[in-house]
Amino acid sequence: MPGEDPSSTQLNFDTTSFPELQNDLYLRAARGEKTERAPVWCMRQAGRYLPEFRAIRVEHDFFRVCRTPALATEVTIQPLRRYAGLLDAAIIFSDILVVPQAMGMQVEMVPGKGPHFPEPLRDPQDMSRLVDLEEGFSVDKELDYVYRAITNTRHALQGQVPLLGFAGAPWTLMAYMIEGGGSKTFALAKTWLFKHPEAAHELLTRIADVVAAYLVGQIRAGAQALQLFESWAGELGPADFARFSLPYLSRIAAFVKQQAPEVPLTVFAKGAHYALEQLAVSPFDVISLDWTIDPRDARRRVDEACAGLSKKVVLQGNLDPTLLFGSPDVIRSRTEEMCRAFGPAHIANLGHGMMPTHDPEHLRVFLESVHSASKKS
Ligand SMILES: Cc1c2[nH]c(c1CCC(=O)O)Cc1[nH]c(c(CCC(=O)O)c1C)Cc1[nH]c(c(CCC(=O)O)c1C)Cc1[nH]c(c(C)c1CCC(=O)O)C2
Repeated sequence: MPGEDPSSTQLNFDTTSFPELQNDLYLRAARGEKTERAPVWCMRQAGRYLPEFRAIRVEHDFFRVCRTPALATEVTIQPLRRYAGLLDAAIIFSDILVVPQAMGMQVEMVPGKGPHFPEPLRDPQDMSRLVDLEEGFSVDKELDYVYRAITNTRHALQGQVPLLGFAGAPWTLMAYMIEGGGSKTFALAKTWLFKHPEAAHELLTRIADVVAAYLVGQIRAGAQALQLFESWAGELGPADFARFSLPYLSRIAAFVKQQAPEVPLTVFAKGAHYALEQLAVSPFDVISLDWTIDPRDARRRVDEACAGLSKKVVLQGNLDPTLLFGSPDVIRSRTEEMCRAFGPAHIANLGHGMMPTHDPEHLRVFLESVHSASKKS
């Protein structure tokens, strides 16, 4: 019903039929089709920069919101309501750290500090604390609450825009599980890579298998496209990215593609511009870029890497999120410049997530600029 508050509808976990999609711009672009304008959405578009999100967080713990389908749905839809007609995708409200939780680790979200693991993995023997896929651990059972949030959100969206699912990539999750939180040097996680490489590969494989099953479960629940976040890719150099990240990204993407070839897959390997060519020929459809790479260079490099293949890689990104601290005029001109530099086969986004101190009205300027920039070109 137009104008109706979508979150006020009753919970609905029926995965057999969903409302018809009205805006498929994102899906067409992600599949490499020519579109009338670049679709736009933002990483962390649901988050603390929105007063309506903070109002929910005053009442509910972060992971409580993730685990309660009505709340996850409400928070996912908040930015769509505020920026009516301007966003071309919704991303399910959750976190990459629900996977370590499902594998048996405790994770808390400490206000003002971020994620905290009270008992991180300190040495390879600690892997015995993780639950094992082979010993009856069921990804689908542990993460059913995310699936329910996805299904319910698909209904509540009423087909306005597609719903994206996501997961963290193995190296990024491993880094959190060992460091116990964010880190400046990643010394503990990298110690595993270089002192205990076999254990590191075992852990990465275990995480990859859970993530692959989890992503397929998200598709079954109603996710229409998926993004894998390798947020700490840039902490690895090219050789170690090729050893410890890329094989696991590819393993996950190949598994998901085998199960659901029609669902677009995006990889965001933050800081890994050195690996663009390898990512271009991997099974991903879309490469999400941070702001440290020039869009024209990226386009040329992925096209060269794919020459002779039947593949056309779509690029997503990549405005520096701190540009939203600039004036509306600056946001406008830099966004238009970015859209021109990418050309077609582009999904507009920021180069990383929204920040709690961003002004919501400045995000509106960004979204409107993408709409008008594409009309001009
Ligand atoms: C590394 C990472 C995490 N989580 C995520 C990543 C990968 C993307 C990236 O590189 O930023 C992914 C994520 N986290 C969240 C989403 C929701 C969907 C969306 O993009 O709108 C997504 C896609 C919500 C969230 N996840 C988190 C928040 C804020 C916490 C709160 O509400 O208290 C939100 C809205 C918490 C979180 N979760 C994580 C961190 C580092 C933090 C703390 C950040 C901070 O304090 O600003 C781990």
